[in-house]
Amino acid sequence: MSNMLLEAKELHTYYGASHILHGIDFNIRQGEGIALMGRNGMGKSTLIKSMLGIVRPKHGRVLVRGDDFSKAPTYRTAQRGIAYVPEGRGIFPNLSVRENLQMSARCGVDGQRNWTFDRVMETFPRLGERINNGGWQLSGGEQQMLTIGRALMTNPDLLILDEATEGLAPLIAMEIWRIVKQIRKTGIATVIVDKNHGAVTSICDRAMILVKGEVVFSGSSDEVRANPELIQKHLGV
Ligand SMILES: Nc1ncnc2c1ncn2[C@@H]1O[C@H](COP(=O)(O)OP(=O)(O)OP(=O)(O)O)[C@@H](O)[C@H]1O
Repeated sequence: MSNMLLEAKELHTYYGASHILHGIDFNIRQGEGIALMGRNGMGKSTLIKSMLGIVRPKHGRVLVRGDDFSKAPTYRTAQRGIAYVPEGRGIFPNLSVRENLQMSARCGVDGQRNWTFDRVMETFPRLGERINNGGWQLSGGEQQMLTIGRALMTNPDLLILDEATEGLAPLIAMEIWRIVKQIRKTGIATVIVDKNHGAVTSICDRAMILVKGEVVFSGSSDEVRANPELIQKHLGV
């Protein structure tokens, strides 16, 4: 059986008359890590949203575990083991940390329950200290930890992190990377968008660079790291 989790073929996505994605192919298999890279506005979030059914591509196909999901509602991709941590995060501010985590609990696609409340607590000791605080009382970094913790409570096979450390202080960002590395080691496939090229390419085995809604590079993270010109040309500020 193929271990392909998520595939996109020839995706074209528009916002009104603006043509944003120009025929993008993407795929990720069980256990892989992909750094999705590119400057602001190049289409990274739109690609993610197009694959999850949050935005509907005009052309192209999306397959989840080999099944056609091109027209499937977003909640079905979640049921098939794909967890999404959107840019800007998404916790319930009026619920406590505990409630935020508990309400997301569910078993994975094959019934596995690797990620329990206790395991999330072990992974994010800082959340443990805040367990009865309301979501609104958390710092930006703690909110991001809670969002990732909630995603893990769904026992996903694929975790998609958009702007994983955006707006976070360097020390907190380092803590997030430590946790993401730990998650990668457990074999969960991961797609990561972040401006810190060094961090994402060290955590992910593959990298993909978008420029104006087209793939200009797809290869190993090592290739990206060994090629400062590629970084300067497509990712430099
Ligand atoms: N809801 C929307 N309506 C219209 N245009 C949009 C919308 N969302 C994004 N865009 C435009 O689509 C293009 C791609 O945006 P997208 O957010 O996918 O880029 P990105 O690579 O994720 O960058 P960023 O890190 O800035 O989010 C940009 O030109 C952006 O202005």
